[in-house]
Amino acid sequence: FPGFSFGWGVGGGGGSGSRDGSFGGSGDHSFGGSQGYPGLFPEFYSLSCPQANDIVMSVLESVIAKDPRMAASLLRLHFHDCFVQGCDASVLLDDSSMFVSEKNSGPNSNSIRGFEVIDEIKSRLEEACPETVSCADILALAARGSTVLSGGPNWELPLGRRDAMQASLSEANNNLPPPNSTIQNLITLFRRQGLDEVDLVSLSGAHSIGMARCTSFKQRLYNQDGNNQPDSTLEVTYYNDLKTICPKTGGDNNISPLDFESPARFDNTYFKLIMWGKGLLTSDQVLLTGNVEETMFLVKAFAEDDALFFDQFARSMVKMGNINPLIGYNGEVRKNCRMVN
Ligand code: HEM
Ligand SMILES: [Ca+2]
Repeated sequence: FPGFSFGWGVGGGGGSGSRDGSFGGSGDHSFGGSQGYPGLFPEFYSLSCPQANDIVMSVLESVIAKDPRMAASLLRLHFHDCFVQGCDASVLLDDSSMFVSEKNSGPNSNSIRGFEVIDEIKSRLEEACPETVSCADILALAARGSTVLSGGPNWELPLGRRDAMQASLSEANNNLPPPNSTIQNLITLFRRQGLDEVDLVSLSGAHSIGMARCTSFKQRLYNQDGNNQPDSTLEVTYYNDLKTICPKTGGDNNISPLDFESPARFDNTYFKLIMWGKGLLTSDQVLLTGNVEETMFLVKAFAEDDALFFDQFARSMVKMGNINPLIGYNGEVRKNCRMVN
């Protein structure tokens, strides 16, 4: 694979870097952290709350056994947190007199789920280790645990994020990619977060699990380019199936799997489906059809090699999890993830 190194995934994430200058900026240097992330490190709770991950996993196990889709919803929650103000649990805040919640933004409204599960994890952690484990770290732990419990990769997870004192509705509306994005649009939105094309394609592989509403892909079925025609890159039998789930009028909240072959199993089928013209969202299919050689190449590589996908997904998740964290004395550890202390 000339010109490609899948090792690039580690290091350098974080957009504008850490908000606490005391650790000396961003980049690939190792300051007391591991994997080149200043400030965050996997052992962060090993003295103050060694059982933190076990508590998260025990809640996830029972919740996901009852509702397998919840794994997908929790994975997405971490993404929607990190792309808005960084991984600071801003997405969990309810409306207050000080700010408007991110929950009613376009990408989140009627769509994002899992808040009750985070509440349950938080209350168990408050019993075991009061005022110790941040909501932002709970989101990162829940995203990793959900991936593992769905059959995906495991990874060493840097911890020590603190929680924001405010939310940003406007960033939620502007930074989270819409489902009908062009490839250029996706690349731009990921770059804004310090993520590259390799991260874009591997992280899109999260769509190996979970569901999307009809409203998120309807345009492809009936009027992709303003000429009342379907998206020509959509495979025809799949197109016909989708029309039964998503009629021309109504049914906007009907849901369809992002990976209909294995909607609850984290695997590389998502990429194989894209190869067959069966990506559900425009943003999925354009990774192959968007005429960007790098992303095209990566879709093929991940479709052919699940181990390569797993390895890169883990690296890119660590990188995404490092976007602009609050560390040191910045932010706080919330007692209730829905409100500032
Ligand atoms: C590349 C740009 C992306 C776009 C345009 C996008 C868009 C979407 C949309 C529109 C949905 C369905 C929402 C609905 O209809 O209710 C969705 C679901 C989902 N997304 Fe993404 N997404 C992107 C990247 C990511 C990333 C980076 C992750 C995580 C690492 C992720 C994880 C998920 C998951 C797991 C679901 C299913 C959630 C559930 O079933 O509750 N997505 N995404
Ligand atoms: Ca956030």
